[in-house]
Amino acid sequence: MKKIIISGGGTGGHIYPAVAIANELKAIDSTNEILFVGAEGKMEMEKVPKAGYKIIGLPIAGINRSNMLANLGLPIKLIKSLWKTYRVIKDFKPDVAIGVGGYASGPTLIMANFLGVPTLIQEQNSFAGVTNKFVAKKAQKICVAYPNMEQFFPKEKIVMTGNPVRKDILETASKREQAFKHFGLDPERKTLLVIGGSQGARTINEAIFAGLNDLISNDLQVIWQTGKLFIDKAKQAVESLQTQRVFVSDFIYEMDLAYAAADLVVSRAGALSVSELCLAEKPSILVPLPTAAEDHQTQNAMSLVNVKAAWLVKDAEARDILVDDVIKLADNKAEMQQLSQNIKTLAKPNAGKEIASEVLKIINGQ
Ligand SMILES: CC(=O)N[C@H]1[C@@H](OP(=O)(O)OP(=O)(O)OC[C@H]2O[C@@H](n3ccc(=O)[nH]c3=O)[C@H](O)[C@@H]2O)O[C@H](CO)[C@@H](O)[C@@H]1O
Repeated sequence: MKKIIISGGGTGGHIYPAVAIANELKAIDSTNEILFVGAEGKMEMEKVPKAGYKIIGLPIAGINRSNMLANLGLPIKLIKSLWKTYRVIKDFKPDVAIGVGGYASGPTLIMANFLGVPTLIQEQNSFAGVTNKFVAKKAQKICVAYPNMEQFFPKEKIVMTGNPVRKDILETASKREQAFKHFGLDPERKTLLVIGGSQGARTINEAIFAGLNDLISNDLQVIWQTGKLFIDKAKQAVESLQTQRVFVSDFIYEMDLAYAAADLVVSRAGALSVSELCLAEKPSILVPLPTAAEDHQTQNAMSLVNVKAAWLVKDAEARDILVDDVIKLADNKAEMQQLSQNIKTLAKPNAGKEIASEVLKIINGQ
């Protein structure tokens, strides 16, 4: 039995790789004990317990770049968080601490280093996050998903594993029937899945909102994930069309079923969404979030587009052309097959297992 802390979060793109690593460590030995450390009030405090793990919240927050005065309380929050992680590590006595990026992994990994607990970092993106860069110097291993990460991290610590994806998403092909039942949709009709990352995407939502009628009149049905801010408007649109052909939800917990039902996908280009689309082998139109740090979502998307494994629609053009492109792609069977074939070559189904094995090597002093 080993004891492992996994820390970080803030968005689904940090939380779900963390859950995938936890699941792998449990699959290797069900007596392994996993404790998550997140940030109070953040998404992980709700999603991690739903995935079956215990989580402790730190009173930490990020730097507010638009209102510097709001940062006055930060040093106190950091000190309180460090003190809390000190207590957590002393009580739980982990063999290793894993950081997946996001506010909470900073104090947790700093304290782990201070108390002599070895650490591993998992970086999801082609551009390293601030927290991960900071805690990388003392980490034993850094598991990455993109090439050329030596520009951010010490070369000798980097292991190229890909992003760990939850097990249920690794196998979707056999779940089609169950998926259509779950979403109340017609298994005979072409299905578009619209996902805006873990928080929903405004531009994608507005484009779908304006084009919903066109999609339906072109014989498509839609699974539409909106995020919390757009759900009421989306529900009203669906009601006013009086259609049974749209399933709408602010968040989808059963992403395996959503991928299983989908013939094609519209998505942001967050790192985990991209990794999952590769595994699910879905023809996709990506709309990268242009304000992501260093425009990393465009880089994520281009790694697919460059090998003809996905289409890209720029955020600024999405309101005008996204729905037309969806209809065009849905009508082009040969292109859908080609995209599906190309995207699957980029999948990394063993990432979770490889990261879990790196974790165990660290614990065993290898
Ligand atoms: C706005 C922002 O900062 N986005 C970043 C965030 O994206 P974001 O949190 O949107 O993350 P990703 O697109 O990488 O992953 C989303 C994750 O949430 C899951 N999911 C999503 C919607 C849903 O209804 N249900 C569900 O379970 C997906 O299956 C996936 O596992 O983290 C990513 C990984 O660090 C980055 O690449 C993104 O740039």
